[in-house]
Amino acid sequence: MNKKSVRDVEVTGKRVFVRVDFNVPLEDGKITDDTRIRETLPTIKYLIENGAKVILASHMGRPKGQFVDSMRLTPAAVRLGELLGKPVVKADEAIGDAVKAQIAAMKDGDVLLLENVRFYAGEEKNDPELAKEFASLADLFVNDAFGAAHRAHASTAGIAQYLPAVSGLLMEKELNVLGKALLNPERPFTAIIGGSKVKDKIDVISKMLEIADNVLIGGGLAYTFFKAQGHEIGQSLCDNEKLETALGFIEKAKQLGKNFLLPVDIVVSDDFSANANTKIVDIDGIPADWEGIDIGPKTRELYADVIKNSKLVVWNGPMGVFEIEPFSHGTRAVAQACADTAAYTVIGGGDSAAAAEKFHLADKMDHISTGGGASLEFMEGKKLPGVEALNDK
Ligand SMILES: Nc1ncnc2c1ncn2[C@@H]1O[C@H](COP(=O)(O)OP(=O)(O)O)[C@@H](O)[C@H]1O
Ligand SMILES: O=C(OP(=O)(O)O)[C@H](O)COP(=O)(O)O
Repeated sequence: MNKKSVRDVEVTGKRVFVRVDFNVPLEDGKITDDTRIRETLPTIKYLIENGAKVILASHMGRPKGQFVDSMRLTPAAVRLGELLGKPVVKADEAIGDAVKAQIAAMKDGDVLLLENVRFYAGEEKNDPELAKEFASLADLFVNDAFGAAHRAHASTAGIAQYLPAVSGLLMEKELNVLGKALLNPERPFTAIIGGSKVKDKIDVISKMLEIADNVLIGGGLAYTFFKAQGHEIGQSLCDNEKLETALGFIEKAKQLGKNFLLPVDIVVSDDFSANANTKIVDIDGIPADWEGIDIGPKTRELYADVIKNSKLVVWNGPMGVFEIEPFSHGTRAVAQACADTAAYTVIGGGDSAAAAEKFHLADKMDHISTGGGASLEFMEGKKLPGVEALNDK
């Protein structure tokens, strides 16, 4: 990475504004997955051990510029305190005199978590005034929020105009792992792309056709390809505006000599619920009033085989509606194959990471990204504003 990291600058005695992504899932005010908090511990501990005053900032949810009690960062502060084994003071705001007074009272090694930065309308607008307010709290900006690096917001990008700006250790790890995988991949390199919407995955499919050897398609996006090929897809998900694009990908794969695989059999169901009737059909056997909901057993085997014979696997998006148990077998099989293969496995955040967790296979993967949208944009080859804003080495 050509950006400076927190290790490249002096931090002792400094007030350090650290942008993290503590946008963790909550149920009834309880954190159900604290991965994003745990993954920032190396940066926070590094700063504590080196005598910095650690001022953490994050967003939570999409409060749209309003103070929303259910999106306060209090549960994250409590959890971080438990993980660090030391008190984490939680501010009620992210800017203003009260926050300044709390910072003035900090000793070296203390940790303060500011309130949700999206409670301020200027955050998502990347308002320079808000960015200046954030900058006025600190001497140094550290961006460790890889999950929000694709957002050009006041606390992820704008603030870097007004302070020395470096990456945190999680940001550095994510960029190094994903960058190395994509720029100099070990081969055979297999990309697995699932999820629901073709439109959201066009750029990544296109990019993967260029750089991967095998591209495996699953999930709801497969049906747009089937329809484009003239198959009956019943009630399955389809993006009718992307039929030409889908055919174009099949053609592009042929021209580039890439192994582009679509499911050969699928699980169809007559209802979107756990009690639905299901059956397994070949792709030309979808009944008009049923919908495709998961990849079938032959496809699971075929995909597992390709994964087994790869050296690098990058996976983004579930193979079926894995949230509902009877439709989770395809996603489970791919997760299991990723766990078993000797290949280096990278999970591109979001739902695929949730699936790996759900099947208790997360610790068998080589890298699970903390960013869903961010890792997708990175894999598409887009520049991430939260990274671009940092100081070059
Ligand atoms: N065959 C399918 N039909 C409908 N939804 C599906 C199907 N396969 C997967 N999904 C859904 O796709 C969602 C995940 O999509 P995701 O990877 O987050 O990205 P996107 O929706 O942008 O493609 C999951 O909630 C899953 O239930
Ligand atoms: O959870 C996040 O996105 P992700 O689910 O795509 O990883 C990030 O915290 C970014 O949040 P946002 O999509 O509201 O900007």
